[in-house]
Amino acid sequence: MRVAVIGAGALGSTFAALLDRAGHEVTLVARGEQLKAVREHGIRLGGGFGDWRTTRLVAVPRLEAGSRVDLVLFAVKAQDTAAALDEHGDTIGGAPVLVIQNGLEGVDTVSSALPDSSCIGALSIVAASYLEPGSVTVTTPATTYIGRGTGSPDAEVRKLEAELGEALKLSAIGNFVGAQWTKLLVNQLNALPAITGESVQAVIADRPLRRIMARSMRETVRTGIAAGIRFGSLQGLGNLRLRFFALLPVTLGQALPLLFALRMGSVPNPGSTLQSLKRGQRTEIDFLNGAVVRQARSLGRTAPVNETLTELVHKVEESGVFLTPGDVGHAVETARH
Ligand SMILES: NC(=O)C1=CN([C@@H]2O[C@H](COP(=O)(O)OP(=O)(O)OC[C@H]3O[C@@H](n4cnc5c(N)ncnc54)[C@H](OP(=O)(O)O)[C@@H]3O)[C@@H](O)[C@H]2O)C=CC1
Ligand SMILES: CC(C)(CO)C(=O)C(=O)O
Repeated sequence: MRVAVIGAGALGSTFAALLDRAGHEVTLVARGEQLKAVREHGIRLGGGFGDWRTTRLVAVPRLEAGSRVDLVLFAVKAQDTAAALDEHGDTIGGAPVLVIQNGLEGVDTVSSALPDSSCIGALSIVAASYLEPGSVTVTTPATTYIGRGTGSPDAEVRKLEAELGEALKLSAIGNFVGAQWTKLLVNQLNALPAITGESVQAVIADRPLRRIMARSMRETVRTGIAAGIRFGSLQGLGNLRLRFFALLPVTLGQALPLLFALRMGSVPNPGSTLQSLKRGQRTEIDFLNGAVVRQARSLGRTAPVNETLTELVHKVEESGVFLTPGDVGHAVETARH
């Protein structure tokens, strides 16, 4: 297949390298130091999906208009979606787009901007780190779930799974909209590493931080329930289990972050939000914990833990200084929302 990848960061570069390894014709849209490094040496993929240096992949600053590709992988962070669509939307030329993005809005935003393209969503459990140009490391090799809407996977989703499922470890799912909420819950893993500068595993090993994470997860599920969401199933975690989790006291609810840490394995995962900070960039937090806050408000409710975590990530974005677990605990306990 001829595949273009827009967004040459952690996941975009990982998928681009995996497609190159599987013999596909890949064009990577990159910029800055990443464009330079990939043009000189290709992408060096390391970690859980094995080692590979791309051989045929081509890096460009922009697709040529009319460069007819079979598929576009769109893998920018949510806060960069509008700008990336402005810059590259006209080069996509109606090709199908796989939108690889966390948060609740990615597929809808891209579909609205590209009415001639058929858009499918992707929720990835892969953890990938991109901390230096030209190189990406997979700290957790896992499945990426694809789908759209609230029904069963349609023929096009199934076809994509058949064509690229092996190379990218894709799995077609039903109730994608509900699964975006389940992923929003999983992404409660991101804020505390971004605030403290520690890996996801280190945060979960710290009991007070783990309890805060369990609270923000429970708040996310309770907000989803209030919004009438039927949570979609990811890695065996679906509607019934999450509704049960929402009823648990934090002492028992802590089992959920512990389960995530166990599945993530022992290679430290900074999470995608901390990686943005380490590269001196703004984060996606308004589309993760911030989305929970907005959803709660629209229902006349509050989500105070998510609100505090969102504020703390913004504080670190502005100051460049990570907080201690004690500071975080104090901020959560004294917040007035
Ligand atoms: N990393 C991970 O392990 C996981 C990430 N995700 C999700 O996947 C999505 C992508 O995340 P991730 O790969 O980590 O993000 P990264 O920040 O690593 O990569 C995004 C890339 O998009 C590029 N980009 C941004 N704007 C533009 C633009 N206008 N034109 C061209 N390129 C642009 C960035 O370039 P530049 O660096 O120059 O700004 C960067 O290379 C996010 O929604 C994230 O939450 C989901 C699961 C796991
Ligand atoms: C799956 C997980 C938590 C991997 O780190 C992720 O989605 C992210 O970092 O954004």
